[in-house]
Amino acid sequence: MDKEWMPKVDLKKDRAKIKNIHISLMNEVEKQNSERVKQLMKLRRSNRILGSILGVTVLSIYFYTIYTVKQEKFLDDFNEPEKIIIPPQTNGLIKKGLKVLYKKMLNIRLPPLPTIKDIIKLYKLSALKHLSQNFLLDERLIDKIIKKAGNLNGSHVVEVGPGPGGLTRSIIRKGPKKLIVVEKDRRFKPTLDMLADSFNCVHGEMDIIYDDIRNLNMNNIFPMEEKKEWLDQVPNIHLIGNLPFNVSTILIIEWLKKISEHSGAWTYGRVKMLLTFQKEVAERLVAEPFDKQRCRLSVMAQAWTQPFLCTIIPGKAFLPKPDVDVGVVAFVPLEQPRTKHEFDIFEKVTRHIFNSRQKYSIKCVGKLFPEYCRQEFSNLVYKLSDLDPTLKSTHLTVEDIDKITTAYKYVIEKHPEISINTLNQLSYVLIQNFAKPYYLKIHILPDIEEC
Ligand SMILES: C[S@@+](CC[C@H](N)C(=O)[O-])C[C@H]1O[C@@H](n2cnc3c(N)ncnc32)[C@H](O)[C@@H]1O
Repeated sequence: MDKEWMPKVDLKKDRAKIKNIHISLMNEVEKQNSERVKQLMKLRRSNRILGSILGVTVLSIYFYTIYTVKQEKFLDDFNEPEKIIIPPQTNGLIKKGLKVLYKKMLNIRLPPLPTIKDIIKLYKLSALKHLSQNFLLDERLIDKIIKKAGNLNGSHVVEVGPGPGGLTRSIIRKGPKKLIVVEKDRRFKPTLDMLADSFNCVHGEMDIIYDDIRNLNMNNIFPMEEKKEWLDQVPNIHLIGNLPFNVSTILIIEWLKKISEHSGAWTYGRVKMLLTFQKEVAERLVAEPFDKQRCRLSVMAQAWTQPFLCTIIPGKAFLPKPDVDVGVVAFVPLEQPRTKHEFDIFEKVTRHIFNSRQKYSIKCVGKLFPEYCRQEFSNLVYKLSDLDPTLKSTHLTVEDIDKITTAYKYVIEKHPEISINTLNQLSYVLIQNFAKPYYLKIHILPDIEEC
C-alpha cells in the first residue's frame, strides 16, 4: 500500500513525470532536513564537550582532595580508636570491663566552655611582655601539638605556664589522671578555676600552683606508684609547656642537669618532656655535628636526652604574634647518657669549646687553662683524647667532648694549681703570698657566644 501511495521516485527516469514545483519542494525539504541534521550534530558535539568538561572537573576535584589536601592530614587529626578484639567466649563481666576501657581510651568530653578568644576578651587578659605571654587560640593546632606528647590517658602531667588554658584543655581531653599547672600570673585564676571544675566533673584532678616554675620542687609531686627504674620503660608522667621564651633556655639547662642527677621529676624515671622554644633554639637543640646551628645546647641536650623536633608553629598562630616562629621539641631521657661525667664539668668544657665556633676547638679548650700554660695543656688534652686539633667546635660529637672532659679532668688532677675557674663566673683566687690566706674576688667577663 505504501508503494501505491508513495511510490519511489527516480529523478532521472521519472523526470518528465514530476513537475518543477514538486522538484523545488523536494529540494526545499531536503535542504531543511540537512539543516536539521547539521544542528543535531552540533548539539551532540557540544553535549560531548560539556560532558568531558564535567568529567574533568569531577576528576580534578577528586585528585585535588586526595593529593593536594592530603587525606592522611585529615586522618592525622583524629585519634583512631584502638581496636578491641573481644575473644569469642567472653562473659558479660569482661565485656563490661572492655567497654569501660574503650570509653576511657576515647577523648574526654568537657562541659561546654567559652572559647579562649572569648575568655581573653572577657577577663581583659592583655599579654604581658615581661612574662613572654603569647597565647595559642587554634584548638586544632593545639590538639596537634599535644598529640606529640603521646598517650596521656591515666597519666600525671605538669603543664608550665597554662595562661588562659588553651593547651590545658587539650591535655584534659586526653584523659590524664592528674594535671598540675604552674602559672606565674594570677590573672588567669578565673579561667584556670573553671577548667579545674570542668575536669572535676569528669572525675579528673587538677592542681593549680601560682608560682615561678623554677621554684617548683618535683621530687615528691607524683605518687610513688608511678615511679619506674631508670632502665625500665618510661613512667606515665609528662612535662608539657608552651614555655615563656624568657625562661625556656635556662629551664631546659636546669632540667637537663636534673635528668643527669636523676633528681626532681626524674626521681620517677625517664620522664618525657614536650616543650616549645623559639624556632632557632629548637633547631640548635637537635643540631648534629657539622650542622651550622650546632652549639652548647645541642651537645648538652643530646648528652642526656634524645631531642626530637616535632613541628614548627608559625608566629602568626599566636596572640600577640611574636617576631619568631616556634619549634615544638620532645625530649626522652637516654637510658645510658652519652657522657660519663657530671653535668657541671661537662657543661663547663662544652661551654668553653663553643666559645668560638669558627676557631679550631683546641684554641677554645686552651681557655680552660691559665694563659702561661694554655698551649702546653691544650695540646696534652688533645693528645690524650686522640683527637685532631684542627677540628672545629661544631665538628665534635658528644663522645669527642666526653673524651676532652676526661683528659681535662686528668690534667687538672695532676696540676691542681691551674684549676681556677677562668670564664663566665665570679672566681675566687687564692692569693698565696699573704700571711693569712686571702681570697680575691675577680670578675672575668664572659666572651661566649650564647647559645
Ligand atoms: C607563651 S605563654 C603560653 C600560654 C599558654 N600555655 C598558651 O599556649 O596559650 C607562657 C605562659 O607562661 C607563664 N609564665 C611566664 N614565666 C613563667 C614562670 N617563670 N613560671 C611559670 N609560668 C610562667 C606566662 O604567664 C604565660 O601564661
